[in-house]
Amino acid sequence: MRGLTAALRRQKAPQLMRGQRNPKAPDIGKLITVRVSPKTRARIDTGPRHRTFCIVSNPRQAVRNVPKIEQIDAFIVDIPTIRGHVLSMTTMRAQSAVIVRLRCSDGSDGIGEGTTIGGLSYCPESPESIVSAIDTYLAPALMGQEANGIAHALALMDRHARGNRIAKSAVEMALWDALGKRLGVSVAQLFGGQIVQDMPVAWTLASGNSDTDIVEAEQMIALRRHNIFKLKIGKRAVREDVAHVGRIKAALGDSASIRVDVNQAWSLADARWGLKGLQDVGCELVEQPVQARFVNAMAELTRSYEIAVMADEALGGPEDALSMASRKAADVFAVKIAQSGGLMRARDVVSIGQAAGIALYGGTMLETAVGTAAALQLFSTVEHLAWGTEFFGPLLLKDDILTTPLTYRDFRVAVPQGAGLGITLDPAKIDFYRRDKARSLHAVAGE
Ligand SMILES: O=C(O)C[C@H]1C=CC(=O)O1
Ligand SMILES: [Mn+2]
Repeated sequence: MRGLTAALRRQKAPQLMRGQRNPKAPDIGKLITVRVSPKTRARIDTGPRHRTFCIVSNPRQAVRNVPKIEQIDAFIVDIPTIRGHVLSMTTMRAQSAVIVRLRCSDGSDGIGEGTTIGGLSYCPESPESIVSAIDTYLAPALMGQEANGIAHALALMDRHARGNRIAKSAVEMALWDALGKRLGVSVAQLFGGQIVQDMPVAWTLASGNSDTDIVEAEQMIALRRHNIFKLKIGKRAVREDVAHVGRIKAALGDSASIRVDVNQAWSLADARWGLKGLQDVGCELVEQPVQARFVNAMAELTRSYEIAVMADEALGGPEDALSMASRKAADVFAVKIAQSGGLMRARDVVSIGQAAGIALYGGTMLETAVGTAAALQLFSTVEHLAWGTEFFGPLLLKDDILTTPLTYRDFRVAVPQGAGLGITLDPAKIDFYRRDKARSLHAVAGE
């Protein structure tokens, strides 16, 4: 039918007319004969060369009202972090986020973000590969496509590029933002409507030093900003890591929930010792203790210890979620939009978790406020996040790129209100941090 519709649209003037017409919509009721191009006939059927149609709406009007994707720009912003963020595989001193700006033929626009951690050390996509995948493959595939057709856009992106989930997620996010703005509704509304106004937000202690982490945690509790802490471990020996977690838990007592993220650093043997030690010192949850592909090891750890086991890197979208759920390889899913391949697929991961009785947690790739706002929109439509969220990405950065920053208060983060993602980029900040504007990170950090 697409070929026929296109042929109809190309038709300049009707060749046959009959009957009365509405003077306000003179095309309606017209009979038109169109020549079906040989190319279209070859593609869709072998029917006659000419077809006659009765116009039921004004085709030129309808064509004008369907917004098309006209432009997609992707660029990197390098924003320094407030302190070194020590993970098992890298130490971050800046976050390199990919921002997408999408423009449609009706003048509407959308913003998206695709962000990873530590260059290529966290996962198979880097900031540079995300920009390259969008510029070279995804954007050209989407040019001229209907901007309302997000499922179709995702299918097209899948057809043109395997994997590259974060790149696809960034573009999909911008399409949701644009659609919400066009309709005057929030992205949460497009996903069924907001159930909660705000949600609990954890903070990651990852200075690399126990005393510094304790001071930082005490400040966060005093400010009423966070009382859930995720400790990054896996770089040191298991025994040292357990002692580090034990010191922090002993210092904070019951005023805080303590969890750890090993970021895949342990072998199964390490993990057995680690989980035993962690639960003995009062740690409540361990995230991705072993490599993502070791699903059997995750299943063994899940069934063998009281401490909750959370899957993070193991969850690259709905297929992984189904496999993890059916193999009982996690107590909790850390659901991330970018890692899932977009909002729709993250929602699928949520549904699979819910269906399997797996608890949920809103995860982050340490995005700027753009990706964080998208997560807030999506997760506000989920009734129960048993382990809360870690949507603190903007707070780890020295600067915010929105005109109005997100609100963190009383240990919670609020869902931004307004159409689309509910946010506005600050153009001066974007200009300042854009890598392709030739301002080097060192110059920024040295100021
Ligand atoms: O969870 C991860 O692996 C990545 C990220 C999320 C919070 C944080 O500190 O690091
Ligand atoms: Mn993690």
